[in-house]
Amino acid sequence: MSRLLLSGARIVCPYTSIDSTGDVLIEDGRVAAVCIGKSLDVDQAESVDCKGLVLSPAFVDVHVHLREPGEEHKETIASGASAALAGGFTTICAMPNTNPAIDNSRLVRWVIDRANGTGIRVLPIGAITIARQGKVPVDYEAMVKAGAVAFSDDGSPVMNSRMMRLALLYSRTLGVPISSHCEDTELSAKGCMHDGAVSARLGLPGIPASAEEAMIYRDLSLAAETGGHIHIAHVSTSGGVEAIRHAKKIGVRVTAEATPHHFTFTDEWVAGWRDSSTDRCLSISAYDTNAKVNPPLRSREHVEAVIDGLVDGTIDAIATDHAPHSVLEKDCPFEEAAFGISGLETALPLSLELVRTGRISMMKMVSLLTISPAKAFGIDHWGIEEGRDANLVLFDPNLKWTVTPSALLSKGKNTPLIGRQVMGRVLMTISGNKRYVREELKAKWKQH
Ligand SMILES: NC(=O)N[C@@H](CC(=O)O)C(=O)O
Ligand SMILES: [Zn+2]
Ligand SMILES: [Zn+2]
Repeated sequence: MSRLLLSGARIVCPYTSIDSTGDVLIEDGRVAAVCIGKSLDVDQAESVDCKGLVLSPAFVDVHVHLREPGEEHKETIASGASAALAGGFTTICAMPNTNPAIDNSRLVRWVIDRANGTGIRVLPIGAITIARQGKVPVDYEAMVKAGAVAFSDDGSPVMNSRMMRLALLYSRTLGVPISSHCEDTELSAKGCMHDGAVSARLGLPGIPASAEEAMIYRDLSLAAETGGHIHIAHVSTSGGVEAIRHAKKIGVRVTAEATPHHFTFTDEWVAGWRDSSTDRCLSISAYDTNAKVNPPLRSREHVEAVIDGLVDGTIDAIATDHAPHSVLEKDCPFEEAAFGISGLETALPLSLELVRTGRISMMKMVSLLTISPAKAFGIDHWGIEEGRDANLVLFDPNLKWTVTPSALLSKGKNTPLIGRQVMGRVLMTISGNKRYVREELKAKWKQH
């Protein structure tokens, strides 16, 4: 029998409402005992001294781009799963904007099969329309039966409102959310960053906040009318947050997510290296294509509104929108670069910043990464409870590390954090019998 004793960790579990120091014993991939306030005495166990570390349920990410099938040079299901484990996630929802797009039940099953053996749960999101072209609806029912947990044409909006309305009618019948990439492409046009003072200064074409806000209003209206469940992906605007807040108040079935990059970085990051405490530019030698993302990084006022949305529950979840690209798509002029930030492995340090600045509690942060996204998508998920499968993450909230290409397991090294120091690191993720252990933790490991 394999026995692992995690002793003296701060256990933060929103499922059991526990936030106390204690010991957790794991036997053969299951939680055998949770002991709060006093220590467990067990023999023949490996043990880890977890003083100063936080132990929580492993994270859930409802918005991840794994590039398989079709763009395996950017990420595969296996490499994305490794990055997920390194970031503390054991459940991730895979977006369907692959090549081919996941637009039928056979492909849904293919993704599930491919993820077998990665040790984590990869839950496929199906496309809303065939080939994500916005014209022909998919067979929603067959895809849900095959295992699709939601539908989205993410990467592109569903510009045809009638098509979105139909998808929401199916959402109501089938009980799955429609995750919407809200962008009016007539408004975003050829824009490549947030439309505002910084885009004017840099001379880059802008994407106005209204491109997102107008689509959020439309989707909320369609959800209100149909009774379908709309999930607003990557909310980045103050108007969007306000609209969702109001819609929740009047009973619309809406959930929403925000990404770590949208609640952390402003559009100033496009200009190059910033001093994060002062927002001052350290180098303006070139625009940073790693800060190019859709929706774009917005101005301070929008960033603050997104944080307010997380604080008051308007935004249900933190989701990474992990969008790995290779250097081929990023080492080029800003206007030609692909949109996307690699996010699975830096979500924790950026989320912890909200705790450090006093905006949210540690419990709230863990909820935003676990119980809340799981609830929003109807995913079966659980906490640190005796008898349940071990599904845990152990992290050091104070460990500083530098984000370098080799520090990331994802094939996507495209993050504006490259070369920068962040605080907070996952030391171990456990998913049943699968264990990811970072080198730094091995010094605290004892064999009895
Ligand atoms: N977020 C991005 O900038 N890019 C995503 C698509 C998307 O989420 O819209 C991608 O697939 O690369
Ligand atoms: Zn999107
Ligand atoms: Zn996305």
